[in-house]
Formats: sequence, C-alpha cells, structure tokens
Amino acid sequence: MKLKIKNPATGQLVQEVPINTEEEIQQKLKRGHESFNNWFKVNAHYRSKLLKKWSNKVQGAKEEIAKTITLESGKPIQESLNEVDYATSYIDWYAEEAKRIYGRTIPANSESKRVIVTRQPVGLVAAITPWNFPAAMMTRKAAPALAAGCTFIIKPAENTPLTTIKLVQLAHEAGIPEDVVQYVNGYGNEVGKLFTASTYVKKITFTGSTTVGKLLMKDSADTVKHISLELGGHAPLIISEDADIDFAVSQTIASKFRNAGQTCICVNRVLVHENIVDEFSEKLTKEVVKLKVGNGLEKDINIGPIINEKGFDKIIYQINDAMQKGAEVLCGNNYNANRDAGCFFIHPTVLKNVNENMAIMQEETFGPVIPLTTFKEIEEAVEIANSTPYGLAAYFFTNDYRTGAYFHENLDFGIVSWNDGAPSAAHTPFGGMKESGLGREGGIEGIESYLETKYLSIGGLKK
Ligand SMILES: NC(=O)c1ccc[n+]([C@@H]2O[C@H](COP(=O)([O-])OP(=O)(O)OC[C@H]3O[C@@H](n4cnc5c(N)ncnc54)[C@H](O)[C@@H]3O)[C@@H](O)[C@H]2O)c1
Ligand SMILES: N[C@@H](CC=O)C(=O)O
Repeated sequence: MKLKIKNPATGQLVQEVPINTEEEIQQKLKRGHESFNNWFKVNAHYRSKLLKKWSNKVQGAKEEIAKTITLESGKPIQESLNEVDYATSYIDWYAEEAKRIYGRTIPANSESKRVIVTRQPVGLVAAITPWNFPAAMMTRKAAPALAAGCTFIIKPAENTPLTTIKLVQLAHEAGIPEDVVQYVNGYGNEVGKLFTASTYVKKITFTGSTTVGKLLMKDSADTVKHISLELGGHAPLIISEDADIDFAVSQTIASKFRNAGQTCICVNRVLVHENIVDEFSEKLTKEVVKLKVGNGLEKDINIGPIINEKGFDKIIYQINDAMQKGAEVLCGNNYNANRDAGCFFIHPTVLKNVNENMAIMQEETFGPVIPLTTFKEIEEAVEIANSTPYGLAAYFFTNDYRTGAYFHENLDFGIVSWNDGAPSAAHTPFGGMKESGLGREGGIEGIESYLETKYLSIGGLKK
C-alpha cells in the first residue's frame, strides 16, 4: 500500500510513498525506545553540535526542500523558502537551549540533608504533524525533543510526507543516529492509535485540528502520557478608531493570506471601529484585488491552491452562508474547482456587513476570505473576539497605550499581537488557550514539556 502524493495545484502525481505496516511501526517504536538509553547520556554540548550540523544541512538543501514543500502543499515558492528558514530557526534555537537545561538546589530543612533538583528527558516522543507547514511543524517538535535528550518518531500528514522524509534523512547525514530520529507513514487514525497505545511512547506532540487533538488526549489517558497540543484557531483582528489604517491594511493582508489563509494563526475575523470601516474596507479591497492566484511554482504568485476538496467546500459554504444572511461581497468570491483532478483555487475574498450569526464568525475558515464586522466600544470588540471556543492568536491595531493595555489584558488568547501581523518566531512561546491547545512550542518554554523533573533527597550526612 502506498500514499499517492499529488500536487494540489495541478493534480499531478509527485511521488508514491510506502505505508508502514503495523509490525514495522511497532519495530520502530521499540528501536526508538531502546536508543533512548544511549541518546540521553550523550552530553548536551555534543547534541547541540549535531543539531547545528543538521541546521547547516537543511540550509544547504534549502531550494530542494522549498520546492518539495510547494509541490506537496501548494504554497507559493517564496513562502516555502521562508518556511525552510523558519524551520531552521527552531533547530538553531534548540541547539543552543540544549546547553541550558539547568537544575537547582533547595535549602534542606535538616543539617543532615541536601536537596537537588535535576531535569531529565521524558523518553521516546511521538509527533503527528499537519500538511500546512510540513517543515516548520516538524522541526518545532523534533529540535527541542532531541536537544532535551529524547528520541523522536514522526508521522507527517498523508499528503505532505516528502518534506519530513528529507528532513529526517538530513538529520541522519548530520550524525544523529537513525533510531534516534525516525518517521513512519500511514493514515492518522491508524498510526495515532499505535502511538497512543504504545508504552514505549512517553509523550505525544500534535499539531492539527481540535477534533483530532481531543481524540489523542483521550487515547493518551490509558498510559498517562505527556501531551502537547497545537490546535485550531479563529483569530480576531481588531482595528481601533485611532489605528494607522494603511499599516493595519498591510498587516491584515500579511496575516490573512499566508499560505492562502491555511495557517492556524491567520486572521479569521476582522473587527473594525464603525467610524473607520468605510475607509479601511476601501483601502483593503484595493490591495486585495492585486493578489495573484495560481500554481505556487510560477513567478509572482501570492495565493496557491486550497489543499483539498473538503477544505474548498467548507470555505465556499461559509461564503454562501454569509451572503444568504446579508453579507456584501467587496471582492473575490470567484473560484476554479476541478474536482476530478483535485485542484481548487479561491480568489481572495472580502465580505462586509458580517455578523455573529454567520458560520464564518464561529468556525475556522482555513481559506483566503476576510469577513468584516464593526464595533463601537472596545469592550464590545473584546466580547466578540473572546466569544468562540478558540484562543490561539488575536491581533489588534491601536496607537493608544490605554487601549493596547486593555486589549492585552482582556483577550483570552495565547498569542496577542499589537500592531503586528506576523508574530511567529522560534524564540517566542507559540500556543493556544481554551480549545486551541495545551503547552507552548518555541522559546524557553518549548523544551520544558520534553523534560521530567527529578528531585533527589540526600539524608544521613554529617551535621
Ligand atoms: N496550533 C497550531 O500550531 C496549528 C498549526 C497548524 C495547523 N493547525 C490546525 O490544524 C488544522 C488543519 O490541519 P489538518 O486538516 O491537517 O488537521 P488534521 O487534524 O486533520 O490532521 C493533522 C494530522 O493529524 C493526523 N490525523 C488525522 N486523524 C487522526 C486521528 N484520528 N488520530 C491521529 N492522527 C490523526 C493527520 O494524518 C495529520 O497528520 C487546522 O485546524 C489548523 O488550525 C494548528
Ligand atoms: N506555521 C504556523 C503555525 C500554524 O499553522 C506558525 O508557526 O505561524
């Protein structure tokens, strides 16, 4: 049995990849578990050096990896090149953090005792990643795991395994042992069950939909695994009356149309103060219509295809639902769908007069659509922003420090971005509140969940 990897822009077959049998997966899990005993004893400086070599190899293969990302995910080639840099930045960051896993001593409550706290890697980590950032979501998990001294096994998304296969191959070429970093290919539900049931796996780290994240959390309960979840989002972007409108327009576009809107932190709802909505929507539409839609390997394309039919149908449903309930189309709402070939393109769309009863204001869109709604008071904007089960990223634009402080303190989101449409970076803690996830990836926080805390109590010492 094989996975057929197709280019979502053309429908052409890129490559076939064998699906691992259950027996092969169990063997790999066993090897990952057994190699842990050697890997975690390797000194942190050496692990750091191997990560740096891996980083160099990834940069050396930058063009090839970027082309693979575009071929299997459809994103424009410049975005794929950016993703390779972004993916490398996680390896670089955790190559350094490997050397900074500190313990501590605690003053004892007796003269004959000493108390020491150390950190140890959790063991074999199993990762499941999505198709939208096949390189960065892999390294954001693998780099801290390996830096901490964990061994690592990954199941990439069924439609984008080629990037992961290349990254794992480069890790081996860099000198990271084959059983320390491994991949398996197969269907999510089948491999997920093997990962969660395995007593060799000590931690599950997942990026993907909230539905699957909840399932993995339930299935991990029987063996009480550590778990990190980076799940769906429904990011609000709020523009106050005093904001710099031109800047807010450029940042809205930067956030919304990254990967054709198929990014977990893409803006999903734009809330504009009622006194500036006409100026903002006019300026926004003028810029949005300039964006070029097409095959990401062609020159100057800004927006590639939608990943698959299910994603396409959901976006079209949300646009139609909004229009039926009174939304006005300012631009877009054109699409090309070739269902036989599996190719789906949606032209960037701006909708005005959107309200809370429309599906687009409640559900993640994962597509190039901007719904605009208005507010009068900042309290009302916060109430709308917080009104979904999601809490990943929120954006606001204001030049008033009091308004900024209010938004910062009252928005229930793990990532709050003030006058900034691009907050993701390896040195920062990325992750969501509420049903958007558990734990943080990146920054000093990103290595924490790969470590156990061990407390040593020494008694019977001379007073
Ligand atoms: N918070 C973040 O950092 C982040 C990043 C990227 C994507 N996402 C979210 O991911 C979603 C889009 O990605 P998707 O459609 O590929 O999500 P998805 O949950 O369908 O798939 C993600 C991964 O999970 C696997 N999977 C599917 N069913 C499974 C099961 N029953 N058990 C175990 N694994 C299973 C898939 O094979 C894939 O590898 C969006 O909701 C998006 O917001 C979140
Ligand atoms: N790659 C995104 C995450 C979700 O899609 C990011 O890190 O910004």
